Amino acid sequence: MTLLIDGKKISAAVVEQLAIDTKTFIAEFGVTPGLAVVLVGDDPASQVYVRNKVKQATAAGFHSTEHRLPADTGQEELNALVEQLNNDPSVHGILVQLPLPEQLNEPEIIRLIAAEKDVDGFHPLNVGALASGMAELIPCTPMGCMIMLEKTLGDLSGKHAVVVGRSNIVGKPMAALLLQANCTVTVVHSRSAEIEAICRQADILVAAVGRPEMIRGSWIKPGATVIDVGINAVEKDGKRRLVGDVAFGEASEVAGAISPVPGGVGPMTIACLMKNTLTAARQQVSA
Ligand SMILES: NC(=O)C1=CN([C@@H]2O[C@H](COP(=O)(O)OP(=O)(O)OC[C@H]3O[C@@H](n4cnc5c(N)ncnc54)[C@H](OP(=O)(O)O)[C@@H]3O)[C@@H](O)[C@H]2O)C=CC1
Ligand SMILES: Nc1nc(=O)c2c([nH]1)NC[C@@H]1CN(c3ccc(C(=O)N[C@@H](CCC(=O)O)C(=O)O)cc3)C=[N+]21
Ligand SMILES: [Mg+2]
Repeated sequence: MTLLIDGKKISAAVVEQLAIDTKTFIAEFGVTPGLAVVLVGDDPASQVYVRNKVKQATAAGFHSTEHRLPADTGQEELNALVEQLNNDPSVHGILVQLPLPEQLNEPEIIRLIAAEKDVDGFHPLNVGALASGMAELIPCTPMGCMIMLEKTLGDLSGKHAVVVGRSNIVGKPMAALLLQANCTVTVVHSRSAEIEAICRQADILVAAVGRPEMIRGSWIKPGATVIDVGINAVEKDGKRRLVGDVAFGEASEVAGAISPVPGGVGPMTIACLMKNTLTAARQQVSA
């Protein structure tokens, strides 16, 4: 029997607890946690995420604002908005939706966000803290994957975890968290040899590639736990639908447990963004 790792359900429990913690926080400090989401351009997928984020922020009891800028926004203008949010005491968390249009310098923006308001955990100070096990703000998607893994497996010590993908957003911080949880960690990417054979050795397989259904059933060790981070929009029978980086049908015949797309990592990411917003607000009121 294969276990379905239900991200929708697990994330609902996380948000429910968070709403309780937020109430306590507001009662104690008289401050409502504030989240600002910045979206440059009108990428339809990003609009979906931003909508979900604003909805969940409201459910958690936060104050949330959405800042939409046109696709041809210049660096100066975006910098000015980020600085304004950095200086706004009602804003505790800032998320700039990535990727940015190509005229904008992404590293410059990530550095400009105040590290204590960086609820994505992408600022170099937060990346360094994560690498040395001192992180407060942990990237949302990998944090969500860890919650799912711990809920499914309990202690992860000694397990061989294979992460497919090495982006700053998912693959690298995922590997850091798995290592911290005492896994033996292998990271593979587009230049790796023997990816299939390496995947087949995984007790835990995390797919963050951005290639629809790349990971086949035959790549999975029987009984393994599979976390599918991929969000890929594909056309099927003239309809747009979302698929992951794992061929779900085949994989679920081999895996011991597997997360679906949609309804897996996506909702967990948003729940963890809310967790980070409360963490950031806590840090700022006690600073
Ligand atoms: N559910 C959620 O909340 C989130 C989902 N996502 C989704 O996760 C997926 C990955 O996102 P992200 O990490 O940002 O993507 P990136 O494109 O930044 O990184 C993809 C990684 O996969 C590697 N890769 C690409 N092709 C292959 C291949 N054929 N074999 C092995 N490795 C390969 C790349 O290698 P190299 O480094 O060598 O180029 C790179 O490291 C996407 O589908 C994205 O939409 C992302 C963020 C959040
Ligand atoms: N600075 C920044 N931080 C991010 O965390 C970030 C980002 N930029 N850019 C884009 C990616 C992608 N991402 C998702 C969030 C939620 C869902 C999500 O809610 N998915 C639902 C359904 C979505 C749908 O129906 O389209 C699900 O999988 O069930 C998906 C993807 C966050 N990202
Ligand atoms: Mg994130």
